[in-house]
Amino acid sequence: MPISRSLTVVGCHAEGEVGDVITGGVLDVPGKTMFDKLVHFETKKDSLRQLLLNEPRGRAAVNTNLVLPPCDPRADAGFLIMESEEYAPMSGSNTICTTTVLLETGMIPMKEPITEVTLDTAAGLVKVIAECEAGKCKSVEFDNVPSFVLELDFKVVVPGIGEVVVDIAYGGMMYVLVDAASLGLAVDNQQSRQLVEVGERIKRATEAAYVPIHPENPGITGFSVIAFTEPLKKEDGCQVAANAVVVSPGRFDRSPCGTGTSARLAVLHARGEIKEGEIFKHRSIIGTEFVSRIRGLTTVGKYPAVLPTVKGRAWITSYKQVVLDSTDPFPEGFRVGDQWHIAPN
Ligand SMILES: O=C(O)[C@H]1NCC[C@@H]1O
Repeated sequence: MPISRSLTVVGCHAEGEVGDVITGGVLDVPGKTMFDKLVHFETKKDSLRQLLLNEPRGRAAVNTNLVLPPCDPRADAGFLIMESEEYAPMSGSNTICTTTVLLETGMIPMKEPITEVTLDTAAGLVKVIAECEAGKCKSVEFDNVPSFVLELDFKVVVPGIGEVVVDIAYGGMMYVLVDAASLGLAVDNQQSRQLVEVGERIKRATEAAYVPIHPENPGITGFSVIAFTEPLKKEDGCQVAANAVVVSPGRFDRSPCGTGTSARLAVLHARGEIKEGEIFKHRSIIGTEFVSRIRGLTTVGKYPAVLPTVKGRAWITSYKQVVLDSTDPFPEGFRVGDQWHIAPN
């Protein structure tokens, strides 16, 4: 078979969300920062993301992480996050998957009971604490980047729906957050189709009305995710809520979503609904959970910001050698509307 590409990929999921990890077969690229490397892949080597995430090798609910040498000398490794529609600057489930794979394959030596790792991401340095036992990375807790609110109670007119009130916040990705009940919906698998359809429409209408720009990196802009939220409840002394994050081009995050959790913490803190240090258990559409808290406060440009810490678990699911036969008619894969939400032109 005339193979033109061969990639070593470790299959992994974090609380249900797939975050495969490329551990071999891709050379480093120039860049002073991981964001520079993100731009390099986005503009010059995006065929790699297409090959792995589009069918037949990928599917809509798959992310893939590329391990690269870090740019910051304080980091143990760098990684880029490939999602269906973008390279995410930062991602919770993908950080948990990448840490788990780095430790369980020995790319970074595992220390028991605690391994401390520093990862270089396109959003900046992320410190991670992994609980490890008998060769298993039992949990990963990461200190996410500063997260902040851009707008509270922003009104947007959505065609076919009317006026919708949303919050806009950054948690490592730019989020539109909307209360599910305000649309007559709930975080419920039975309502998946409506949540995805309505979510994509609200996200597109918000995009047309508001351009979010990160004050320290104007390259971080635009929306690719919308979070349907539910009100906080108290459970065993902790704040608890469910959420459903619709990831472009239109499917749920199967995990509670680490960047979405961080954006929600910024909104809750801005509304005085959660205090620094208070535990917030965030649950996904499939019932899995991230445990989070605000570990400190800061500012980002003109915005007050929180420092979120999020904890979750991941499991390796496979060891794959992904190849491309040079005669394959789909070197960048393909998408079909029955599995991919193909937005109207
Ligand atoms: O946990 C997260 O932050 C990620 N999960 C998929 C979409 C986000 O990048």
